[in-house]
Amino acid sequence: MSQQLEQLLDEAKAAMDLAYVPYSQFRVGAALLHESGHIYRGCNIENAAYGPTNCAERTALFSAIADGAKPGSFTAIAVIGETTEPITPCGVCRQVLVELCSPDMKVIMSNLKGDRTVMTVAELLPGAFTPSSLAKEEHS
Ligand SMILES: O=c1ccn([C@H]2C[C@H](O)[C@@H](CO)O2)c(=O)[nH]1
Ligand SMILES: [Zn+2]
Repeated sequence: MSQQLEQLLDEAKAAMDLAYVPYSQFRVGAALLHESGHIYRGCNIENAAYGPTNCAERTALFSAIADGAKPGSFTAIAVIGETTEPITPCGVCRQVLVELCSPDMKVIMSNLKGDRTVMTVAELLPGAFTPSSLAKEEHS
């Protein structure tokens, strides 16, 4: 794996330490690489009402957009958790990845043992409902 991707994994690991997880105690970190070289970190942020919990992946993506980064301007995202197999993004995060990242963007999934899996955004959510799905058919 390239040195840049190794650095991205290190950033994701650092983000993991900032997770707010009083309910699950399950820490997740993410690091999103912008085409400028800037890295946006994200951690999971839980809530007493459970439903409002934000995953690490979405925290990184929303932080980037809120900072002015444009959809489709990202090179890769690394995600890390204390899982047996490399952690894999939940369905909600996959949908958000499809919305804000290019289909061929790399998603690097990892765990604390150093296992890695790399897939593209499109591979993680085949047949996704996308912004173009909203285009209406012409009716006569
Ligand atoms: O890819 C994942 C999977 C789970 N979580 C979070 C949500 C919740 O806080 C905790 C347990 O599901 O882990 C993430 O942040 N990313
Ligand atoms: Zn998620």
